Amino acid sequence: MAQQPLQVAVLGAGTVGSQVIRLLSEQSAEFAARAGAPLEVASVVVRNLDAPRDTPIARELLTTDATSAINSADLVVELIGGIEPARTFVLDALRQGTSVVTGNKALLAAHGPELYEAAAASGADLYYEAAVAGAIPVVYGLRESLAGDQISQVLGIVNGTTNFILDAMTSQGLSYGDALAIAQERGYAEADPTADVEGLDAAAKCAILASLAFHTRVGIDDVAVEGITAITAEDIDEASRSGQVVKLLAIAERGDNGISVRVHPALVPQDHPLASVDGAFNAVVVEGEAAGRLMFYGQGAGGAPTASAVLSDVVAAASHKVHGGNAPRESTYAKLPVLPASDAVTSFQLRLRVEDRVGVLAEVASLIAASGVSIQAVAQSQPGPDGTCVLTLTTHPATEGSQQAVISALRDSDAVREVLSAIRRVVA
Ligand SMILES: NC(=O)c1ccc[n+]([C@@H]2O[C@H](COP(=O)([O-])OP(=O)(O)OC[C@H]3O[C@@H](n4cnc5c(N)ncnc54)[C@H](O)[C@@H]3O)[C@@H](O)[C@H]2O)c1
Ligand SMILES: N[C@@H](CCO)C(=O)O
Ligand code: NA
Repeated sequence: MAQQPLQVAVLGAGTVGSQVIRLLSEQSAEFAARAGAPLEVASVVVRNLDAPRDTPIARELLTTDATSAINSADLVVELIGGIEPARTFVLDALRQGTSVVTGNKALLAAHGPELYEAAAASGADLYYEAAVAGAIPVVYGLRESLAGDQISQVLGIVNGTTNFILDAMTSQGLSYGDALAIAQERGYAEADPTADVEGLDAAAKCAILASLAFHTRVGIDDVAVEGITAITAEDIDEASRSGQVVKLLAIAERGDNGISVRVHPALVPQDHPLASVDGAFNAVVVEGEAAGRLMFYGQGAGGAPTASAVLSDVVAAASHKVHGGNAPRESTYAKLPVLPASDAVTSFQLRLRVEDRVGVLAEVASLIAASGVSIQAVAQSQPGPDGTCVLTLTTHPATEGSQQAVISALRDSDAVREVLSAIRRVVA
């Protein structure tokens, strides 16, 4: 007997939701074959029935009544974003045993355990491939493909908007504001783009990646975050001059005493695999004890690429409804401590404006040594007409706490007129 169609409720018909609806309708035969049953969009929950949409949606599918849509669905796709009402809608579905596919990293990074517990209690699936690095199957990669390995580090460019901005400032000389406006127009940015530029979107993704990689609950509040708003065009030019590029990185590392999770801009050498990740592309490098280094690369934002990830989850959840089976449950057995930000091991490139006089270099060097940090390299510019020159120093890896002590001491020192920039760098 032919399988009854599965009724899909899509919550939110914005950049991603509208592409999910378009692809489900254009490729309905493929989806039916892959899932084992036809997938029917039964309702599309919107805020405003008359708002203009990227994709035409049959008027009779549109509703503002989320509760009825959820109660009558076999599968719920949440693409509203933000915490409330998304959290309530997702929990309502999961508590009824209805599987949920979401792209909402903010929700997962703030309330993941609660959602996982609701899914486990009712036997529903919770899928969220689109929440991290758009189209790139990195959630599947960590949760399933690498479930047999010990991960030591995850290093990624996981925010398309900031990568697009930094790249456009570097390669096209665009201003920060113009580059952000283009990223918003193209549908890369969050509804409130401060989440992108302040690093919070990347931090949510970092928390999700760290939880999966280290089998430990890691939430957004565990992530030390610094966005790209302090990065100047001069920082970008200086980086190019020294054979580097500035990238916003999400870093999750396992050390002897726990894990370090952080997001910050970093100087990446031009020959590093992450340096050539341009535009809204994302990439995640994973170090596995047995697998060695893996790199996941692809489109990290945008309606259609993100819809691809959502739909892969829809097929998996639908196939479980038809054939049985479940998504992986939350894995938190390792319970590793999350280290304070000051215990992370970092390395900096510092640019200092100093007076061009005898003994300045020695003063700066001894001040740095006093904080227990050692200098790896130093270069001095030609003195300017004002009698100052610029010292560019790189420090050897040391704890973030010691590096910050160095920066404070330099700011307070009479030998240093100004700390022009202090940017962390990727060492290996
Ligand atoms: N755009 C991307 O590139 C991308 C990539 C990966 C993940 N995501 C995630 O996918 C989700 C959706 O992102 P988007 O870019 O499509 O956002 P969007 O702002 O374009 O769309 C969200 C839609 O939800 C609607 N909405 C808000 N509150 C609602 C409510 N209470 N009921 C019904 N509809 C409501 C809004 O009107 C809007 O149309 C977010 O969680 C986002 O973080 C987006
Ligand atoms: N705003 C996000 C969308 C993808 O999650 C980004 O720019 O990467
Ligand atoms: Na993904």
